[in-house]
Amino acid sequence: MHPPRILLGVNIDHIATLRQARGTRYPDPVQAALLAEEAGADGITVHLREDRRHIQPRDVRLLAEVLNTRMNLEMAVTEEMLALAEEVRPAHVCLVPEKREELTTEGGLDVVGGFDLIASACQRLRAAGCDVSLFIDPDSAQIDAALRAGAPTIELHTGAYAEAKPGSEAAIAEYERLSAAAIHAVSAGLVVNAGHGLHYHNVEAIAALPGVNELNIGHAIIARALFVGLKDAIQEMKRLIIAGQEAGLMAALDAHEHEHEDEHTHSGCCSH
Ligand SMILES: CC(=O)[C@@H](O)[C@H](O)COP(=O)(O)O
Ligand SMILES: NCC(=O)COP(=O)(O)O
Repeated sequence: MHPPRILLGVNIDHIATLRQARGTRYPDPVQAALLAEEAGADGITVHLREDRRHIQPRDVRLLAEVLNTRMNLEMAVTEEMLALAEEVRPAHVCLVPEKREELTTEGGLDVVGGFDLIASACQRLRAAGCDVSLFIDPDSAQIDAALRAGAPTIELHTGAYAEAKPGSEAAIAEYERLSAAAIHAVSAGLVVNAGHGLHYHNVEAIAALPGVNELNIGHAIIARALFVGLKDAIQEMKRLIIAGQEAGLMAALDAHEHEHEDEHTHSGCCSH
């Protein structure tokens, strides 16, 4: 049976970045979200940062009213953010680490170190009806802690892979970490999403990882949309994701067949 196709969550933070740069009312991320849905986005991701550098609480509240798909609200584990999520009740909340001075999210959430706080946040968010995901590095201790904390979903931070020079030892090692983490998490019963720094040249490999449910992509899509429009930028990304998923499935099938051939050879089942 063919597994469900990988979903695409479009992150619209960077539409809001442009708006905030001038303090204007345009471009409106809410308008972008509706266009993204029309283009085939399976969900809309927004990161409400504590410093409000792009998305504003008004955007989150309006999106909750108008989205036809579902909102994935990325936020830090703070009382202020938890109270907002409890008020708005987005379909998904992804807990992320946050530093004021960072250019973008650096590293995953330390679920092991902040276990009590994170477990209690998961409990509150689930009581509010949100699916909770934890944005973590591809690390088995963090995955096991996410499971114990009561998060049904994780999002693997692909930033280190995206930043490594393509084909380099670092990129290969990081890809292997992501692959092992995806296998570990899926076999533990977690839903596995991935994202950060994904673009048109690296997304196929990430979509080929075993068992991925959804990819969240923002910066590359919004940047490409400047030249080709949001609809084409999203549809191009979706085509690459499908191609990557198909390639991953073919590779898994090949590996499975080889395993069987080896078993038959070693058991001597086919020798006469
Ligand atoms: C958590 C994550 O990976 C994204 O939300 C990313 O942080 C995009 O937003 P920024 O550009 O604010 O980092
Ligand atoms: N969680 C990752 C995300 O939402 C998008 O990150 P990016 O594509 O803007 O780097």
